[in-house]
Amino acid sequence: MYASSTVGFGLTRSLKMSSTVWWEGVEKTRVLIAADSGCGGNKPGELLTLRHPKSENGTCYLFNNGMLQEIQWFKQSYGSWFLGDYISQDGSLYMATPVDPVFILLPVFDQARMKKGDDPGKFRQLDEILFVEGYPEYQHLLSLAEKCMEIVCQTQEVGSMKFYRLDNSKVLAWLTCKVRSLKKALPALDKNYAAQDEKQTLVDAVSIVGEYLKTEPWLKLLYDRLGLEFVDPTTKETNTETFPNAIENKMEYSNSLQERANKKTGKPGKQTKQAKVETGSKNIRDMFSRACKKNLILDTAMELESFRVGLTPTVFYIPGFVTDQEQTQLLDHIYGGSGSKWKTLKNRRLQNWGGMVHEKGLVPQELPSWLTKITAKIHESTGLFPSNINHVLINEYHPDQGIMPHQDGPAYFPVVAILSLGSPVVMDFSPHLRLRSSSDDDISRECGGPERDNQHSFSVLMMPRSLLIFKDDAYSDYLHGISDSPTQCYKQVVNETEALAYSSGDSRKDGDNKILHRDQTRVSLTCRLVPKVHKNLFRF
Ligand SMILES: O=C(O)CCC(=O)C(=O)O
Ligand SMILES: [Fe+2]
Repeated sequence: MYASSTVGFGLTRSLKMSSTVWWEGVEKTRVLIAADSGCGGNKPGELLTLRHPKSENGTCYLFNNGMLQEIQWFKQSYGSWFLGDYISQDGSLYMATPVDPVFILLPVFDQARMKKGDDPGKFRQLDEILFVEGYPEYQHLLSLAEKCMEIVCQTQEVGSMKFYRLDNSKVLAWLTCKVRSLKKALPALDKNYAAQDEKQTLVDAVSIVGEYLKTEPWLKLLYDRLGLEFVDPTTKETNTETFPNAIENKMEYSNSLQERANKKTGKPGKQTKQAKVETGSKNIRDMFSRACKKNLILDTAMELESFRVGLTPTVFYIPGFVTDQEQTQLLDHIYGGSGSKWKTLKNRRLQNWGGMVHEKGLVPQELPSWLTKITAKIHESTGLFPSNINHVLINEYHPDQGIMPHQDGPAYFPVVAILSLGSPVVMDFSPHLRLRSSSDDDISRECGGPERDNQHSFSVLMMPRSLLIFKDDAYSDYLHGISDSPTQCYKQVVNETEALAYSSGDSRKDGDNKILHRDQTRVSLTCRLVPKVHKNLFRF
C-alpha cells in the first residue's frame, strides 16, 4: 500500500500505515521523504517503535536496508497532499534522516549490563540485550547492533558465541569523536556557526549531541570529559530571537511520534495540539537555538584534554586534524619539488625543513609557507608550544619500512606533534632503559630488539590526517618507534576507538583480527620547536 512520487530532492514516498503501526483508530496516508537506500527497490522499509534514547518515550524510526532513520515531522496549519488521484487530508510532511544506531542502542546496552556501582556489569549475548519489554522491535536490529556496537562495547567470544558489555571509556571516546566531527561540520552548514568562535561551536556541538543522550550518566560525563561546566539546558528558556518559532514560521514540527505514549495514556490518537508536543529529540532549529546559549566555559588546554589517550598522561591523539583536501595539498608540496630534498636512509626517506639541528641549537632556514600554514595551526590549536614551531622532519615509509625505537634529541622543546598522511601505521612506545629495573640492562631495545616491557609499553594507531602529540613523560621516559612490518596488530592500541570511529570505511583494516595491512606509503610530518636558534651565525 505505498504510493511513491518524487518531489524536489530524494525520494518521496507516501506511506499508508495501518492503525496498529501508526495512529490508533485511523488509517491515514502520510508523506515521508526518505533517502533512497539504493538497493531496496520500492520497498519503504519498516517502521519500528523504539525508545527514544533521551526521553525513553516510544518513538517511530524507519529501518530501511540496514539503515536506521529518525523521523522529523513538519506540519503546516492548512494543507493537504495531492497524490496522483488521491487527496491526503493530512498535510504533514515526515522526513527520515539517518541516525547513528549507537545512540539509539546505548540505553539498551547500558541497562543490559546491570551495572552496580563500580562493578562494570555483565557480558550478555545480543539477543538477550535486545530483549526490551514492551518493545519487541529491537530484535529487528540484531545484525545492525552486531555491526556497530563493538565500538562502544568490550566483547568476549566463547566458541561461536559472542558476548557484549558496554564500556564507559569507549562510549566517551566515541561521543567525543561525534562532538568533534559535528563541531567541524557546523560552520559549513550555517554561516552563523562560521562567524562564531570555535569554543562556542564546541559548546553547540555538545548540546546537539546531548539531545540524544540521557543526562545521567552520559551527558554529564561528556561535559566533564570535555572540561565543560554542565548546565542543564532544560532549566533555561529557549532563545527564540535567533530562530523563528513555530508560529512565526507557520510550521509546526516534531520528530517524536507519540503513538505509543498516546496508547499508553489512552489519549485519542489524533493530531491534537498536545500530540504535537514532542518528548524526544527536539527539532533541529530548537536544538540549535538551545545550543546557542553562551553559558559554558572552555579554553584550549581543556579542549586538548579531551584528546588524551592511554594511561600515560601526556599523549594526545586528534583524528582528522587536516581535511582530505589539505592532505592532498601537503602531499603535492612534499612530492612537488625537484626531489633533491629527499635524503635516503636505510629504512626510510627523509626531508629536513627549518635548518640544521645541532646539540647546541638550530642553524635556521625559513620554513616554506605551505609548512608554516600547518605548523601555525598546530601551534595555535594545541597551545603546547611556547613559540612558533621552527623545525619539521618529513619521513616517508613504504609498507615494509619503519623507524627504530628512539628518543628525540635534547635540542628540541619536549613536545612533538606528528601529522600522519597516507597509510595508517602503529607507533609503539616502550619505557626508556633508565626507568626499568637496574638488573635489566639489556640495550637491545634501543637497537630495535624484540623485547618489550609489556606492563608499561603501549601503542598508538596513527590514521591518515591525524595528529599525534606527546610531551613531557611520554617524550623523555619512553622510546618510540614503528616496526618495519607491512602487517601490524592494533589490538593493544590505546586509541582504537578514536582512530576507528573516525575512519570506519578504511578497507585496509581487517576487522576482527585487528591486523592493519599497510599497503600504501605513509608520510609523516614531525613538527617541533628548537628553542635555541643561532640567528647571527652567518652574519659578519
Ligand atoms: O614518522 C613518525 O611518525 C615518527 C617520526 C619520528 O619519530 C621522528 O622523526 O623522530
Ligand atoms: Fe621521533
